[in-house]
Amino acid sequence: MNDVLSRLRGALIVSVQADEGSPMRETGIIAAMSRAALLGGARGLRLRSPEDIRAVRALTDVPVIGLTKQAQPGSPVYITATPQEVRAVAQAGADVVAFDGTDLPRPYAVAELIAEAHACGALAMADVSTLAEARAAYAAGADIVGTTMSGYTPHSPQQLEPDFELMRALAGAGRPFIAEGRLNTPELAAQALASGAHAVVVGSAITRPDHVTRWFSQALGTATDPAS
Ligand SMILES: CC(=O)N[C@H](C=O)[C@@H](O)[C@H](O)[C@H](O)COP(=O)(O)O
Repeated sequence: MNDVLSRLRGALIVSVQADEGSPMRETGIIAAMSRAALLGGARGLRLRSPEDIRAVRALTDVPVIGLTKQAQPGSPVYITATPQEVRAVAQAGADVVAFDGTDLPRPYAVAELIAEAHACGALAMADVSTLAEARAAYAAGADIVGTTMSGYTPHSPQQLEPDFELMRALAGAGRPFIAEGRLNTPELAAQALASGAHAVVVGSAITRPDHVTRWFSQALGTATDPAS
């Protein structure tokens, strides 16, 4: 197994991203949250945008999974959808380039994105939503797949919980995978590892305070409309 993937075996990877419009969407804040995640025991980071990757790369040697999020004309795919974006992410210092590996209509084939990542000396991680997509990504040369997109394609289960069924199916089929998506408690993260995940990515529960606050305010019945 590749050295980067060996280092990630059993690891907590923290996804440090902020969405458009979030007050946290600033590279200095992303860098500070990344340092806090490392202090807490993260052994990998998942980062969005070449700028954020470059800033955090200068702070740490832990494996970095990088991606872009960019709307594509005529396609619902938005995670690192073009070879140009793959190259920009790899050149910024990501060890692994994550990209949309689903069956959704897309501007470039999965195999083209994988080839570009490899040409740049990076590993290729396909973010999938089904076992069939994972099989196709591996056949196209992906180094690892993530369960990232389950719940975000129309053909995958729409649920608030993590997709443990997909994790069990991947493990049963002998397909290594990184568990990602709605692993919002330490218990769920541990359950993902016990389900056979190579590593576990946690994002919102650690690095999106606006989301976490909303979970609480909704539970208390005090949530307000963010527009008001
Ligand atoms: C579907 C999609 O675009 N997921 C993105 C992928 O990078 C991120 O917005 C998520 O935060 C990440 O996958 C981690 O998941 P969670 O935040 O649920 O722990």
